[in-house]
Amino acid sequence: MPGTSASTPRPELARYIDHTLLKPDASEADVLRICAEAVAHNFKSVCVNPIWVKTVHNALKGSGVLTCSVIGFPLGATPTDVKTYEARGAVLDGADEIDMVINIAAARALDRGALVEDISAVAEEVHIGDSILKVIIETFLLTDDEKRLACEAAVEAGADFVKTSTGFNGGGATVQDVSLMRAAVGPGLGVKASGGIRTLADARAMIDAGATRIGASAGIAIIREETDGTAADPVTDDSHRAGSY
Ligand SMILES: O=C[C@H](O)COP(=O)(O)O
Repeated sequence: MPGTSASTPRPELARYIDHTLLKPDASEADVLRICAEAVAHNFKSVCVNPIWVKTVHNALKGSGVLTCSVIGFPLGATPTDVKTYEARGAVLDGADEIDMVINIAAARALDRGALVEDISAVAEEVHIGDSILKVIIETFLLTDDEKRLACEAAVEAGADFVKTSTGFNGGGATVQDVSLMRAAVGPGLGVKASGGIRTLADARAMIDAGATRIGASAGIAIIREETDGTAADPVTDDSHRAGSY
């Protein structure tokens, strides 16, 4: 169950983390390195662009770490049938989880019907097997009313999670947005906070606000801070910088 309940004990922090590498120029060696890191730290998943799904799926076999692919990324501005085709390919390549970007223009126009149509087509495709669908609403570009509408559309369309941000279109996750999204979807869906989460304090604040998953390219720094109290230097450590801000 991707949602949350007050009576459910929290898993260890590593099991919240989707270890993320979405840089367009990532190499196979980079991808294999984050797979090895994810296995070593028992992260929840490795999240990559679709061209790397097969590589990740093979590298993670038998580890208990899931394979996650972004779809319609990072703009969400491709037609629904293209997103559906892309999602089908990723699932066939071994993706357990699909993170799709919504039609952001439809959210801005408060067009609930178009949002539901776009998301439900991808959800149907993803749910043919056991994979799950996360819906990236790109909070930075939306008003609060638009964020709520996008969350409600995700619930209606049968998504499993709502997710704050791509990390590529401006600002990332905020505590306020995670709270708003948790309230909008209720306890039945997961909420993934992503974009700009760099420290242990960032991650804990998101979980306290209702996040059940953390998407971050700084997962190693976050876990290092949890285990030995060593915080990464935000000025000199740019290893996490997958997004464009
Ligand atoms: O989907 C996840 C984000 O792209 C991660 O963003 P980040 O590089 O700011 O952690």
